[in-house]
Amino acid sequence: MALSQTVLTRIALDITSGLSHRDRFARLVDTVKLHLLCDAAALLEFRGQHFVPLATAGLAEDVAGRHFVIGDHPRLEAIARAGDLVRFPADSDLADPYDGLIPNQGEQLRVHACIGLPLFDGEQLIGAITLDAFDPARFDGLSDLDLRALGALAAASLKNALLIAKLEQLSLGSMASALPDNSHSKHTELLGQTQVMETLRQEIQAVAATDLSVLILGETGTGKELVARQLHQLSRRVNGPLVYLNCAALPESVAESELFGHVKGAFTGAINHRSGKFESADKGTLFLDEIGELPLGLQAKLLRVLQYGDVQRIGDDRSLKVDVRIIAATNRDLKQEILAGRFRADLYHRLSVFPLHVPPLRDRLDDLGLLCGYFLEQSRQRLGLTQLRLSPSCLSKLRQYDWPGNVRELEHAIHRASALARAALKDAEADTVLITEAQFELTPQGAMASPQSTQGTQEFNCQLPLKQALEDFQTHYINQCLVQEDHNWAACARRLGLDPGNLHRLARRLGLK
Ligand SMILES: Nc1ncnc2c1ncn2[C@@H]1O[C@H](COP(=O)(O)OP(=O)(O)OP(=O)(O)O)[C@@H](O)[C@H]1O
Repeated sequence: MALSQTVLTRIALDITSGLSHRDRFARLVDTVKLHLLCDAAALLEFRGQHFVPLATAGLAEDVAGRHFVIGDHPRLEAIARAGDLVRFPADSDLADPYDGLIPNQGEQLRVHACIGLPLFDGEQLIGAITLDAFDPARFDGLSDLDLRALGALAAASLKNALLIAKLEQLSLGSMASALPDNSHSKHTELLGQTQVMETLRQEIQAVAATDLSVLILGETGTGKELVARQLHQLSRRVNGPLVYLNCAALPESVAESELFGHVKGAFTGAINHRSGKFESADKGTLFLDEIGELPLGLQAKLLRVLQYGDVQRIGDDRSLKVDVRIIAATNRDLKQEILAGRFRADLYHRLSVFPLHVPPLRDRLDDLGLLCGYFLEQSRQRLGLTQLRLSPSCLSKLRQYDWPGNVRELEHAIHRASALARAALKDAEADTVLITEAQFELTPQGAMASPQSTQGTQEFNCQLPLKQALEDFQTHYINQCLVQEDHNWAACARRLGLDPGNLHRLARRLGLK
């Protein structure tokens, strides 16, 4: 089987016409899979030490979200280092990153045909195409020349897409082109290919380059903090600090000093001068998380800083000029809070010059597979496994759930199910794990019994170490309390008899924040 001129022309047309880069890439891999008779094909971008799928054909849905660290995937590492196409021997010992991820694969992907085409921009590796087929002889008739031609076409298209992305960022006046490589790091990347996430990304791009205050709205766990980080990274303040302050975690007595600082002797216990978050954020961004919980008295002081751009440390008559961009976030309905007299209308108007709405996960369920893949790959690394995947029915079960805790809840559900699936294996050495539906315990809202009604009577399936079981209970209990208190952390802390700061620390440790 040689690649006819018609096929190469078809591929060339696919990647030079079409609507978006994503469409073109999807068409490229579809065409390659069809004409080269592959069972799976993928186009990957090389970022730092990761290969990130841009388009796949014939692979499980969650592959789209998996960020493959090359050090963990010997075939990908071989492709990254080769400098030219790699034909893996059909009986190669090197584990295939897609093992278990090609639907209808049957048993392990041992003997099969596999080719990797590294894609270059000059000397620099920018991506790869991978081709897999169950029939070990499937690619024997493909000449190296044809494959290199395919690689060259794909590389030109990928190079073009990366360049356009860079130019778009530059034309928005942002500093994104100067971003360090970790701009794609897992902590800041906002994953999602649904239209609502595309729109959000465009809004982030549009506002990041301005110096406007931004109010990020969305339910708990939707990714508001990630949005704030992206705004900072895409702004001209990227080389300045990004300072985080959780307004709900601040006891009222120390909040003012945290924000504005104090001078020595300003109050009992003020034994030294101390700068506040505003000063620390000078020339950068101050992210005020859970702004809805900020006490009214401090709201007035915050407004003053926003109006005049200067801060006064407690106990100091002098004002200091600061150059700080404010990004605030809340999961509360601030208009309701204004009506209830808990939030100042003037501060709201000042902050909400550019509101960004982060959609709940239930409104973007088409991203579920991709997000699962992303968290599965993290769990796989953490547990030191060669392969970790979901049974075919899992995704449809996860789609039926409404995810009140949004992406954070999904992240925890995947990590927990992964640990359970690993623990359930008889063979302690096994490094291939399949997660089944039973390993997800998704509790519909309101369906969780109160502890009083179950005390001493509930039966447990004691598979987890006590520490993990205790943490799971704490997570569920706090989550329930949050739902009942309408996501008001301060009220939740009161109900649980905890100091708000302690509740926030516990929530962070449990990964609830
Ligand atoms: N689109 C996304 N892509 C990748 N990870 C995400 C995405 N959205 C959220 N996450 C992950 O989910 C978790 C919760 O996100 P984040 O803390 O940004 O939510 P939040 O809306 O600020 O929550 P809260 O209101 O409770 O503070 C984090 O681990 C974050 O990395």
